Formats: sequence, structure tokens, C-alpha cells
Amino acid sequence: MPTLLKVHGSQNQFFILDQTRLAQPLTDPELRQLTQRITDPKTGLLGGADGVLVVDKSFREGSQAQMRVINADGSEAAMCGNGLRTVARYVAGRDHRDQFKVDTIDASLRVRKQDDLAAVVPAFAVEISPVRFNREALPFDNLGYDRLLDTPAPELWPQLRFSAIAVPNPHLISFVDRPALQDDVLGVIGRRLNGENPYFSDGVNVNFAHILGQNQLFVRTYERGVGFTNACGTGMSATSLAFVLLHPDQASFDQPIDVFNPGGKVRTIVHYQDQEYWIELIGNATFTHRIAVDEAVLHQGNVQAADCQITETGEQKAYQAFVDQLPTLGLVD
Ligand SMILES: N[C@@H](CCC[C@H](N)C(=O)O)C(=O)O
Repeated sequence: MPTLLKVHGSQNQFFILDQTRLAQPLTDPELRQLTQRITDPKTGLLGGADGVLVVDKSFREGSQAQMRVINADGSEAAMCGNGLRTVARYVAGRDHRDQFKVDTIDASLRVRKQDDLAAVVPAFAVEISPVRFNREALPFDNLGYDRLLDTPAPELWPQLRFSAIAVPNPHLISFVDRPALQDDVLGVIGRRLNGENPYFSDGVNVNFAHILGQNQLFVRTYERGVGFTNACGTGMSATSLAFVLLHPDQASFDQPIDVFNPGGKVRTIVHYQDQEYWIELIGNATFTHRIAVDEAVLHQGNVQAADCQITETGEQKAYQAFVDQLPTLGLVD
């Protein structure tokens, strides 16, 4: 019987579905419908999730697997950093390998097993690339600039400055003070730019970052196709790059940056090699539940708890213990 996994990276929650284990892989409309149903926070499976990570056969030479990212609303994203760590752990266990490449829409990305963050908190490092700043890569329009790098954009919000970075999924970043992190400005901007709007025609992930100190950030994200999330791996990676570029007195290339988020903490390292930026994202890859389900139920486009056998792994307790020993920042409820 095929098994869905419920997983998270910094509490950014997903289901993993391995299409290679099915007699008949799900079609794209089936994947969309299944995702929309099982991720619903009220009526979905195990409290829903932010999306479904689809594992499939690799399509580039030298890669071990392919990852597709289906957001909760059924849209498909080019990349997912927290998700890639969990897929890396899944493929590493399935194929008995610690280091390999995973194909995504735009690139084959390196992944590598790391030492556990704590007892029963496995960790992986993943490559975040390619990085682009140009208007067409995001894309954005009608803001009067070809790129945004700490640029005032009063059309988006009068008092803030913005950076737009594709990694390659699109991110808008603003460095803010404590009060701005706590009020609803992020939600207002996120909802506006992810509905019908003249600026970001494909929507955009919006990140508010607060500098905590030398090599330390807090990042909160409103995700395209999802809404508020506990953490966004590509968002924290793009924000780390902006941190290094805009605040060189507080962060540098090739040096670890601790990035706190509402779901925990990750570590990023920003690199510049061969005239390209790339970011290493290191953090937990936690499996919370194994869900054995009949393939026919998957094809019907919904899975209810009554349709399957659910086994809790016990890893969430260990993850919570890891989070409990992090400093209390009091930034977001
Ligand atoms: N949570 C992810 C990003 C998922 C995709 C995003 N919602 C998009 O549409 O670009 C991450 O950890 O990177």
C-alpha cells in the first residue's frame, strides 16, 4: 500500500507523495485536487499543510529524483527550500545515499545529510539557486525600476523599502523594525500582491525581516498560494542574501547566518562563486506521520483519516524540545 508522509521543515508543513511507488501516477488535475483537499486547515488530513511535495523520477543526467511543489491552493511553485530538505531525507532513506542532486523545474540542486540538530531531529543542507534580480525573472511591473534592492516603492507600501529576488521562486523582502513585524502590514501587502494586482502578475512571497544582531535574523513570510506560514526556506535564503548585500557590517559571504522564524530556526550560508550567488539552507527535516493509503483513494482526490492507517513517528516531540531551547524572541505570537 502506498504511504504518504506528513513532514515539516521549521514547521512549514507538507505531505510527501512518491509517484514512483504508484502503479498509476496521479495526473496533474488529480494532484491539484488532492492537494487542495488534504491541505485544508479545517477539513484536510491531520490539520492540513502548506502544500504537497511530489517525488518523481529524475529528468536530468546525474540526479537521484525530482521534486515538484504544489501549493495549498493547487498552484505549482518552482522551488521550496524547507520542502527540499524533507524530500532529501526521504530519498536518502529510500535509496541509501547521503549526498545527491534533486531535479526541480529550473535546476538540479545539491542536497547533503548533516549531523542531527538534536536527538531525533535529523537535518539536511540544500542548495538554493539560481538567483536572479531582474524584473522579468520575478516578474514585476509598473514600479518604475528594473530591479529592486532596498528600493522605496510607495506603490507597495509608502514607508518601506523593498528588494525583489527570485531563487528562482519570487520573493519580496523588506527589513523592518519590531512593531512592523507585529502588525498586519505583511498580511495586507501579501494578500494584495497575491490577488489581482498591477505589480506582481504571478504573485509573490512576501518576507519581513528583522535584524537581531551580527549574523542573526528573524524572518516572517506571507507565502504565495498559501498565506501566512511558520517558515519559508527560499524566503529565508533570499532574505539572507539581501542581508549580506545590504548590511555588510552585520553579515558576510561564506559565514553562517542564524535565521529564526515562527516555526524554529535554520542556518544559511550565502556564497558568490563563478559570478553567481547561491545559498546553502540547513535545517531540520522532520517526519511526523506515515499514512498508509490505498492508491484508488489517492486517485479519488481526497484522503480522510478514516480511509487510511496513520502512524505517528514521535519525531514532533523531539522537534518541540529543540524549539523549546531556542531563545525566546517574543516577536510573533
Ligand atoms: N515554503 C516554501 C516555498 C513554497 C513555494 C511558494 N509558496 C511559492 O509559490 O513560491 C519554501 O520553504 O521555500
